Amino acid sequence: MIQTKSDSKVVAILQDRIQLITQDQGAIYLVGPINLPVNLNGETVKFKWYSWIKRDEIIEDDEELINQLTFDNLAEFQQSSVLVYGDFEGDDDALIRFHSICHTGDIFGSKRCDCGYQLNQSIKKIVEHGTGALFYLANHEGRGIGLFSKAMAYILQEHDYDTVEANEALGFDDDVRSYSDAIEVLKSLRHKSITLMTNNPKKIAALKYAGLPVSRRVMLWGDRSEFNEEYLETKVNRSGHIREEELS
Ligand SMILES: Nc1nc2c(ncn2[C@@H]2O[C@H](COP(=O)(O)OP(=O)(O)OP(=O)(O)O)[C@@H](O)[C@H]2O)c(=O)[nH]1
Repeated sequence: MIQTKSDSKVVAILQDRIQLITQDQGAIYLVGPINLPVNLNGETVKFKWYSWIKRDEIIEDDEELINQLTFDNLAEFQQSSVLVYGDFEGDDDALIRFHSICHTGDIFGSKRCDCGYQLNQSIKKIVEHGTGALFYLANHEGRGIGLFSKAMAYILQEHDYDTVEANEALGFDDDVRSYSDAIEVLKSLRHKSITLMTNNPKKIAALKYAGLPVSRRVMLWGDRSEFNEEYLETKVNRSGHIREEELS
């Protein structure tokens, strides 16, 4: 039994911004929208931001959910979020990016991959398009193997393993990411068609399989250099990514 401690004012403020998305087992708790002004290459752009957690149990009472937070140790785990731009519910077409977290590329600007470039470009393209969302998928590090394992995979890559071989040598599949929670969140925010920004056909397949109306895809290649050339080639040759020139 959880001890009640939130005062009614706190619950009243938060409850309109907490959405319960029930699933077969448990639920996703989506909090937002929250105003988020973002510095996009020197310009301030206003987004709406949401974050979510998933629990095995369904907690319908917002006060109980809030009271549980201090017991959850959430900082020890990863939480995903979504940055939304424009009239996301109403506009006919929305540009969507499902971006897998890359600590080295997104935060440090590592050139061993193209992730940092893709993150920045996708936010820019969403704003240019007028409506869209960037899903930042925080439990996807290293295509789902976690940061520590990715560090080991990087060491193996310094010894002639490619990205796929390195994952497999550590006992993982090449790609162990799941998009299902993000798909549920997207469904709760928008019903109309979407354009997906990706070079990965598996992402498109996952979204279509889940019943999302993906009308189009646009490519997101760039930042090729001597440091990531092999990584990008492996994506095409071993992981099934579509090469830049093959995309319309
Ligand atoms: N295991 C592993 N993961 C990596 C490596 N380099 C980058 N990543 C991770 O790869 C993920 C991005 O996946 P990618 O295969 O680059 O691209 P994608 O998301 O499948 O496809 P796009 O939508 O076209 O970007 C991020 O989670 C990165 O942390 C690596 O050498 N090994």
